[in-house]
Amino acid sequence: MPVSTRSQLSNQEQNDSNPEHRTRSRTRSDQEEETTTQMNLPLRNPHHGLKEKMRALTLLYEQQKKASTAFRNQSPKPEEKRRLSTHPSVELLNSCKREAKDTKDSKLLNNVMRENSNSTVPVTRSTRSSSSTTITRTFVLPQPPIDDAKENLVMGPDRILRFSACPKKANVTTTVARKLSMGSSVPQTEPNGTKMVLESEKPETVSEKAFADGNRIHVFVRLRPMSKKEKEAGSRCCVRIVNRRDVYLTEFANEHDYLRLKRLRGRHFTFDASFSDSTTQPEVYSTTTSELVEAVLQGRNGSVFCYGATGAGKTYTMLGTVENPGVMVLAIKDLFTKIRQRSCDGNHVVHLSYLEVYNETVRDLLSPGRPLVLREDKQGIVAAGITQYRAYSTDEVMALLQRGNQNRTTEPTRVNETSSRSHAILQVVVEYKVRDASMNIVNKVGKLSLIDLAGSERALATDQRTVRSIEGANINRSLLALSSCINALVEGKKHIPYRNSKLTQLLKDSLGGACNTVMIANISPCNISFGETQNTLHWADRAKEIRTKACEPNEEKIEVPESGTDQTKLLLELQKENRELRVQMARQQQKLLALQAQSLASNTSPTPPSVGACLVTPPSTTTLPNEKRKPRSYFLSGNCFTPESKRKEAQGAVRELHLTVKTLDAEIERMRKEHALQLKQKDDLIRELLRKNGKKKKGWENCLAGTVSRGVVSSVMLTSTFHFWSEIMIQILRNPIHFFSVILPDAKKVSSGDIGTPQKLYVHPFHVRKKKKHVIRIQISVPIQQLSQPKKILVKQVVHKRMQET
Ligand SMILES: Nc1ncnc2c1ncn2[C@@H]1O[C@H](COP(=O)(O)OP(=O)(O)OP(=O)(O)O)[C@@H](O)[C@H]1O
Repeated sequence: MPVSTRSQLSNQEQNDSNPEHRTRSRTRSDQEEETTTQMNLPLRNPHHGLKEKMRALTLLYEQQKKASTAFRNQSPKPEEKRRLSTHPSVELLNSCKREAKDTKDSKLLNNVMRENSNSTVPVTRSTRSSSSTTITRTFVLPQPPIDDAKENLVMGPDRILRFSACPKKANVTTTVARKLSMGSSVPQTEPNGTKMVLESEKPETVSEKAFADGNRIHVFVRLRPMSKKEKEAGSRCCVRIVNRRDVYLTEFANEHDYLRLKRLRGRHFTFDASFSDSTTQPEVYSTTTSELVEAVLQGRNGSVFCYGATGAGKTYTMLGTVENPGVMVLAIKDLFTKIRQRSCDGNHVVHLSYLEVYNETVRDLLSPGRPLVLREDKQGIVAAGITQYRAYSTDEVMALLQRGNQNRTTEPTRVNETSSRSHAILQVVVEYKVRDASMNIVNKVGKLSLIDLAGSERALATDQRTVRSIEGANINRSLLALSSCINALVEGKKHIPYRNSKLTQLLKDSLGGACNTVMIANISPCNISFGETQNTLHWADRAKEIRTKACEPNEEKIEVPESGTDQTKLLLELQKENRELRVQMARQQQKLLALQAQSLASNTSPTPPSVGACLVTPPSTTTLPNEKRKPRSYFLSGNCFTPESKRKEAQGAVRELHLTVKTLDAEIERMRKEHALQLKQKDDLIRELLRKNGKKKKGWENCLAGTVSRGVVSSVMLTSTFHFWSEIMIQILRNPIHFFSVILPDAKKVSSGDIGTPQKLYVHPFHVRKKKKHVIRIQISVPIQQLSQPKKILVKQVVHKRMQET
């Protein structure tokens, strides 16, 4: 990450700088710690505390009164009633909290809550993520929840107890209920069906109003599990996720730094949602992207991009593996499912393009070729000449995705064996027509961009070798440009430096345009990657503050000629026919492609590696990084998404093709034999004829000896560029008993191969004329005795002998 920042150190750090406090907090248990915290308070009048309590209780009482009045006025639904009766204190305390005007009151309330409520009372202390201020806080909070403590075991008990100063996990229903401002009315529910909304975590941009107000980038964090290698190296976990939205980052002191050995520094961030290392891909998808897909189907634009250090899990999140497909795959599947549910008439048109930015050049991943140029048009920045594939089903998209990924640049680095060396952007455009209230036809276009960024990296973290370091420098440059844009957007600057890199140009719409944007920041739990993780979290935290433009649906009214319904009907019919024809054509093309691919595969690799093997076997570590670019072999490669039936069908077709080829070969062989037989018969016939005219030919046999090929009548084409040649021929013609007839000129049927190289035969500098029309065709009748002689006719010899004769 380009910039490292520690500007927002927590109060904990400040406290830590106090040696007294530090010593206390290191050596005592949690219970003692709380006491210690209390002891830290300045000595006060004992009645003062009572007064404070009294105030808070009065406040509580008032709130309760208000709440009960509200209850009486509105008859709550039975469901709500149950909820409220289960947790009356939750609502009350939360509403108290909301109402508490000043921090003092809030503090008081919290004290009261601590004293009055039992441990099951859900208390959420996390600040709402909508707050544009960065949240930095001291970790002086109650005990960690049980499952969080489990997470902590990885980190080692000694240090983690310090870090247990995190907010209490609210309760089971604290699942983050995130709602993007996409107008979806479907409520988020837990798998068990419980509504996952807590008052304190109510989504802030659900309402339609949000569209008008503009939107902000929604930021999520995903922690990847510790890798085997890291575990073996004795790495420690420095990240902890609490309440599914708070991220606590601990900096462990250097083992050799004896003075600060016991020192712990930490930071706290809050995001729209944070995913722990055990979060599944569908969970990540449904929280981050599913609503974007819904919005795209309403004609809005949506972008999802993964950001993070190299090896932090971006590609895993976006692409995933065959067993655990990532956001891209799940989004496409979801998109087609939703389209199928909505329209059975094929009204929705889905176009797909896939490109990468590698070393500041834009390349088409679906049909690689020359680098593409970026242009700005009314749709925004587009890569001119990029292939837009029309897709009809998930399978087709999967096939295209596989193809694209095979073309994507990946290389093993020291950090990640399958490191993406390029930023990849998959763009799905959904277009469809609907009739509005006044029966006008409206064309709606929604665009979903799914972006897997290359990882930011330190030069040393990857490789020092030239190609890798150039790649790394380019990756870092584009990410630096991205962070400059984020900064400029957050600071509300007029000029946003999008043009600094190809990546930011392509992300222009996602960052500052009318687009629902989601950023997934991927982080590693390993303490060695602390710096990178901190930077990623810093930028993610900053990105939260970017406000995008109001995301209105992209609509365009289609003018239908008003002259009678006939024309309209005709137009619609033609459009429908056109659509159907296109569908048919594309299907045929798809079949053809599949067949070609299959036949190619069967020709090149008779035993393709099984998908399972691909996934299990890690890419060779012995591969030198300087090797040529090679396609990513394990993410979505192979035929993993082609259904078995289709594969069998294609294999059957290939078998049929093989059979046809064999039959044709046999036919050719048969014809060749027939032809040879016919030739032989002709030879016999001519031999017979010649035998009859044997007397006439006597005397000529010798002169042609050793010069004529098989076949009694042989056509010889000569390319002659000499006068000399034609003259000689004329002389031959004059001879009354000639066996040669010369036809002059025949420029079309030139075949110099029949008689050797004429130039060699007739080279004479004085007679060279470069005119092609001097082509002579000679018919030669050959005596039977000479048939077994070599094919080539040495015409010069013939001429010479013939001349001698004359
Ligand atoms: N959530 C996860 N669960 C299981 N494994 C993961 C997870 N995230 C990442 N990994 C594993 O971590 C390794 C690195 O992940 P990945 O290649 O996605 O990193 P990256 O951020 O894309 O790196 P780069 O920027 O270098 O391409 C992979 O082996 C991947 O399988």
